[in-house]
Amino acid sequence: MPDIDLSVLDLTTLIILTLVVNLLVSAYMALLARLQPQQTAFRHWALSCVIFVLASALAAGRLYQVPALLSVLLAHALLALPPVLIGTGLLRFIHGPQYRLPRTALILCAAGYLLLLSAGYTVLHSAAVLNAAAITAGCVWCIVLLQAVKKPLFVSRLLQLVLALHALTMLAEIYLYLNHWHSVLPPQASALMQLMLLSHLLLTTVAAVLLPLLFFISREQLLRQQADLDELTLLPNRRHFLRESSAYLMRNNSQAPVVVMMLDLDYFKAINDTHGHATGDAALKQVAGILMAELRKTDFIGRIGGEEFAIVMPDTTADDARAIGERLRHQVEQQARTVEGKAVNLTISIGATYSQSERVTDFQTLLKRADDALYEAKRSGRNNFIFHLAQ
Ligand SMILES: Nc1nc2c(ncn2[C@@H]2O[C@H](COP(=O)(O)OP(=O)(O)OP(=O)(O)O)[C@@H](O)[C@H]2O)c(=O)[nH]1
Repeated sequence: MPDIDLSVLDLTTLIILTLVVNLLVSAYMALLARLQPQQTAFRHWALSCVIFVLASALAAGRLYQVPALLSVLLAHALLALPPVLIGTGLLRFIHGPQYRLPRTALILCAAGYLLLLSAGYTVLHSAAVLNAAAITAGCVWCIVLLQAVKKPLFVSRLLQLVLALHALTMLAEIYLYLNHWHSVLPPQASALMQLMLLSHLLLTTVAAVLLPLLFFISREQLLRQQADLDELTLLPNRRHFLRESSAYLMRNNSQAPVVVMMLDLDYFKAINDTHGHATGDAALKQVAGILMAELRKTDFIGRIGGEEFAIVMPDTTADDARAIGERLRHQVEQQARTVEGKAVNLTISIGATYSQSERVTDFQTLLKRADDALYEAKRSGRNNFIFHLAQ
C-alpha cells in the first residue's frame, strides 16, 4: 500500500483551514437561523462552530506562553461543547423548537467534566485525554439521537457514519496519549493530529451540508403531508383521496374486486344548530375514529365533503361490502348516541357499489354509483345502507 503523504497539509495549514471552515459554517448556520427563526437548532449548530474556533484559538495560545488556565483548562472545557451543541440542536430538530432540553442532566455532566478537568489539567496529557473522551461521548450521544431520524434515512445514516469516524479518531488519540503518558508525544504523533483535524474538517463540512438538508427535506415532507390531510379528522382530504383512489384503480390490473362506499351524517345541520359547531366537529371526529377502528389498514378512507366520507376497499366482495356497511352503520348508531356528553343520537346513511370482476379504471363512475346509492339511502329514511350493483 502506498504511503499517504500528508506533508503537503502541515499541521499549521490544517489548523488554519479547520478554523476558516468552521467560521464559514457558523456564518452559514447563523444565516439559516435568521431565515428560519422558528428552528432554533440552527442557532445551536452555529454556536458549536464559533465555540470550536474560540477554543482552538485559546489552545493555540500554548505556543505563545499563554497561561495554562486559559490555554489548557478553558480551551479544553470549551472544546467539549461543540458535540453537545450539535446534540441539543438535534433534540430541538427532532422534538420541535419548543422542546425543553434536559438541563439538569447537561449541567451535571458539565459539572463532572469541569471538576475532573480542573483537578488534573496540570498533569501532562490528562486534559487532552479527558477532552477526547468527552468528545467521543458527545459523538456517540449524537449517533443515538440520530437513530430517531428515519426520514430521509440516508442523510441521518451518513451523519452517523461521519460522527462514528470522528469518535474513532478521538479514541485513537486517547490510545496515543495513554501510551506516552509520562513523556511528550513522539514526532510521528503529528500524523495522528493531522488525521484528527482532517476528521474534524470532514465532520464540520458534512454536518454543514447535511443538517440543513435534513431540516429542509423533513419540512417539505411535513408540508406535503399536511396538504393531503383534512385538518379536523386527519383523514386524507378530498383532493388527496380522489387522486390516490383514481391512481389505485388505474394500477388495479389484477381485476381484484373493489368496493367504493360513500357515507353521510344524517341531519347534521340540526346537530350544529342545536349543540353548536364545536359539538358538530367532535361528532365528525368521532365518526372518523369509528371508521378507522372498524376498517382494515388497506381500506382507503377520505373526508370528501363537510359531513361526507368515502372509502375504497380493495379485494372486497359484494357480500363483504354488505356486511361491512351494515356494521359501520350499526357502530355509529351505537357509539355516537352521545358526543361530548350531549345526546345527539347521530346516525349515518351509506351508499356503496362494486367494481365486479371487470377492470374498472374510471373511479368517477364508481363514485357516482356510490353517490346514487347514498341518495337512495337518504330518501328511504336515513340510517340506512344501500348497495348498487353495476348495470
Ligand atoms: N361542525 C361542522 N359542520 C360542518 C362541517 N362541514 C359542514 N358542516 C355542516 O354540515 C351541515 C350539512 O347540512 P345538510 O347538507 O343540510 O345535511 P344534513 O343536515 O346532514 O341533512 P341530510 O344529509 O339530508 O341528512 C351544514 O350545516 C354544514 O354547515 C364541519 O367541518 N364542521
